Amino acid sequence: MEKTMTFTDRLFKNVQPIWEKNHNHPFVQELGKGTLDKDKFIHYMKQDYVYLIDYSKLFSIAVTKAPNLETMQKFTQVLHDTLHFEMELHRQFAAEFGITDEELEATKPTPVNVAYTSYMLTAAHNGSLAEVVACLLPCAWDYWEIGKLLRKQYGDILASNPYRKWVETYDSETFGEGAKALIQLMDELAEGKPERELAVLEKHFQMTSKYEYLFWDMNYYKQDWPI
Ligand SMILES: Cc1ncc(C[n+]2csc(CCO)c2C)c(N)n1
Repeated sequence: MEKTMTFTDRLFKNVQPIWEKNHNHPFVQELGKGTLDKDKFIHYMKQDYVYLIDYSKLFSIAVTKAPNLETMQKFTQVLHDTLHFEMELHRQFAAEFGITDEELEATKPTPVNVAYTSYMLTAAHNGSLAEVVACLLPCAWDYWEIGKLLRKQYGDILASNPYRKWVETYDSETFGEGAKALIQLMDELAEGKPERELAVLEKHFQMTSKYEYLFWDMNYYKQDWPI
């Protein structure tokens, strides 16, 4: 018998046109090849650092909305991984470029960055736990997809890539496990929900996937406030 489609199968299928655009973005491709302009990467590291501070708050909101201890444990695990593992990568890269932790933390978020985190935080504060997960899932899932894709496309030249650690981090077991746990949780939370509510979850998933595109674009063109 054919396996029935899960909610995340549906999300994955429908988001393909957006994720393909993300994967083909010159920022992502040049990062994988190792040819990305250093200034663009620095812009990204700084913006992503402050993005992650706000993004981590989504996990904290999720803890308060969790229905049981096991779910609280899952969220505190990804919260810990983000603050101490993912952000450590940024701190290490920044140090290589002579940027201090304080400088990283003092970064002013660009319009796209503010819009992206505000969208998620508003939905998370006002919505259900399922809505929180729908917002944060593309970040975790698409980065994992990108890590795997870049390893596949450019794995043979990875040793000479100055951004090698980036690819290795997102392609890692830790991130794969984190993304899989969130995918499974999304399916559990969507179980039995009427189409009206599923459509709201899918809207969040698509919107944050589109913000991922805008985030790559903002960094590639080093967009910022006019003054
Ligand atoms: C703009 C932007 N989007 C996604 C990620 C990736 N990411 C954020 S938190 C996390 C761990 C969640 O399990 C991952 C993989 C990022 N760094 N920056």
